[in-house]
Amino acid sequence: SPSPAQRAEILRRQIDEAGKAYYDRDEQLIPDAEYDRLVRELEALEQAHPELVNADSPTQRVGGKAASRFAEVRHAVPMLSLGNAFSDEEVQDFVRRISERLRRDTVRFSAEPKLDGLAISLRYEDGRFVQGATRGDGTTGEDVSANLRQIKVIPHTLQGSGWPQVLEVRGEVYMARADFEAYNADARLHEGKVLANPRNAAAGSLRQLDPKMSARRKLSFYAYGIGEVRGGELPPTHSATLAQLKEWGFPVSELCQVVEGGEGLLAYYRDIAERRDGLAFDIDGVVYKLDDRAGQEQMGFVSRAPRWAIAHKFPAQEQTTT
Ligand SMILES: NC(=O)n1nc(-c2ccco2)nc1N
Repeated sequence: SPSPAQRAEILRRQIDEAGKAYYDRDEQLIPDAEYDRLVRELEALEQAHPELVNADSPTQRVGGKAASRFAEVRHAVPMLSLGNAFSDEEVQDFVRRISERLRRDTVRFSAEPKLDGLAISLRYEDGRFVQGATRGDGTTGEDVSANLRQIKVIPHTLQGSGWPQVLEVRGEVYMARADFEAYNADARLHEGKVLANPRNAAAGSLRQLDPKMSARRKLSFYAYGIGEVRGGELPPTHSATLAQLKEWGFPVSELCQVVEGGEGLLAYYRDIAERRDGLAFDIDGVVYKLDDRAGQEQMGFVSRAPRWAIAHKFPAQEQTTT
């Protein structure tokens, strides 16, 4: 059997070859889980035999070298947690509180699917992506910019024109079901780690310390809100803001819809509940947001959750074992 040095040399060559094919030619010579396994085997080998480590080992690559942890990012505008409604009555109460306080007979909402992924904040300055962070505790998150740059649907520069000097976009990073199934099928084949659900897969991928490893897991993103905005105006309603984000190049779910009153909300909830199993991604409910921003400001927040938005969750689903 080959000596540790020979084994390390074989591993290095395989990893470098697969890495080059992937980054230079966007060619996947070996599946993700296999690549991860090779890197982990080489790291273990180098740990056991430090004399084997040399500058050009893929585990030593600058940038690619696994950092120890992520830098912290303070959110200038806290990333909200949502209050929950579990019944139609609670939804009606939510609407009633708003129509009474705003003295409006009819209230319009932005109704949206509640993606079950990872909330993140993307910061753009002069139309260029400068930083991305996880939600963390809502006030302080982790800087995962390098990993977010690998997600193809997240724009590095904004399209169109008229964006504010500073624009923070909030949204959900998720792994589509098909990509999740493919990842697990491959993990089983190569004794990789089988993941429990797409949400864990997305979280695990985004928190990969090595951007090269994170890049190998197919993640996606939907924008659903705004954080800090400086040096520019956004439209007066949430729905118009989503439309504007779409023009600037952000993916926005086609399922987002403006509806009126409690009836509109509940009809939307039932419609999405029916379509849920056929969606390309996991959702765990829908989100209702008062559409006009002036009204949102009047309603304010209860502790950390807004009075102007709630999530309406679906009953827990027995998780199919993958
Ligand atoms: N997870 C998700 O899809 N979300 N989350 C919000 C949200 C969270 C706080 C304010 O808005 N909106 C949508 N569509």
